[in-house]
Amino acid sequence: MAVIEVTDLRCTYGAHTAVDGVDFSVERGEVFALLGANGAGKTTTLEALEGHHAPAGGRVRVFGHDPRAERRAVRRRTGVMLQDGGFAGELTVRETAELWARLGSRAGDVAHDLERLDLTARADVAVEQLSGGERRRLEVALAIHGSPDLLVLDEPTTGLDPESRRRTWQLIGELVDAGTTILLTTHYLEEAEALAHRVAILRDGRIVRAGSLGDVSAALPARISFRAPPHPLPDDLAALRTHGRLGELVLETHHLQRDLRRLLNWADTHDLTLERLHARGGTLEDAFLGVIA
Ligand SMILES: Nc1ncnc2c1ncn2[C@@H]1O[C@H](COP(=O)(O)OP(=O)(O)OP(=O)(O)O)[C@@H](O)[C@H]1O
Repeated sequence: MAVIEVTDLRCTYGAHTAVDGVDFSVERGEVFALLGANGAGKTTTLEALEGHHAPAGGRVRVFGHDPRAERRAVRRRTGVMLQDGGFAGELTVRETAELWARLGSRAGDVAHDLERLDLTARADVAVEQLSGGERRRLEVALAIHGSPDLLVLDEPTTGLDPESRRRTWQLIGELVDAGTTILLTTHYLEEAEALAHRVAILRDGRIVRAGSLGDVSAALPARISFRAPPHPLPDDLAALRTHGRLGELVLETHHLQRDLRRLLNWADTHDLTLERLHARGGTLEDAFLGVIA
């Protein structure tokens, strides 16, 4: 049985349809990333899974339960981190974590949670004095309390510096190794690439592309980029040109090996060194920009 099953989910705010017929499932031990531009419907989908939002239609099951009708059964096994955690600013980090732990039903070690998010040194600081990144880490620390079977993370690393982001990724990796299932949203495509087994890209409340990282970028062209050389390219290569940065040429091709060989042969004939030469297959970012634009 899948940990999460979402079938034809529809969510509305008054006359506005925020989620418009979404289907996906997440298996045990999987990391599944919901991607999409601002307002695509990611947070609303998570809220429906949490039981915070009553769907206008469709079916949501978490561990086989309806998250609204059987909220306790779902919450017991689910660690949640929602945007703007709604902390009381005057409580300290430790007090907040202890309060949260008492409100939940999972036993766990608050000090260990803070340690894992590198917040031990900030334990006695009032939450209102935390930086944006520290606050975000506190939200993650609360979500992982008591080792939930499912973690729902809404933009877990937004506002984190690169080092903290890497550490959070490492922590997520450790949790997955320990068998945790993770549903996350992110605006960082490299985060989805680093963590997710599967992704779904939402646009205007609908899934426009979904699958493994390989699946979503499989049909996309590869790119070859290099600093603009002093000689014009031959016609067959010039025909592959697409937009690049100033002073850079970018070629798009579905025949990477063939066209790269052509380019290198041409450079050899002109005794040219192609500076900043890069060749790569289609990426998640290409897929994302392709469906979002
Ligand atoms: N409480 C609300 N009342 C009215 N409309 C809302 C409410 N919350 C969200 N919406 C609208 O629903 C749509 C989906 O919003 P949602 O927050 O789910 O998007 P998102 O993909 O999470 O965006 P972001 O990346 O900006 O967090 C948007 O058009 C948003 O304006």
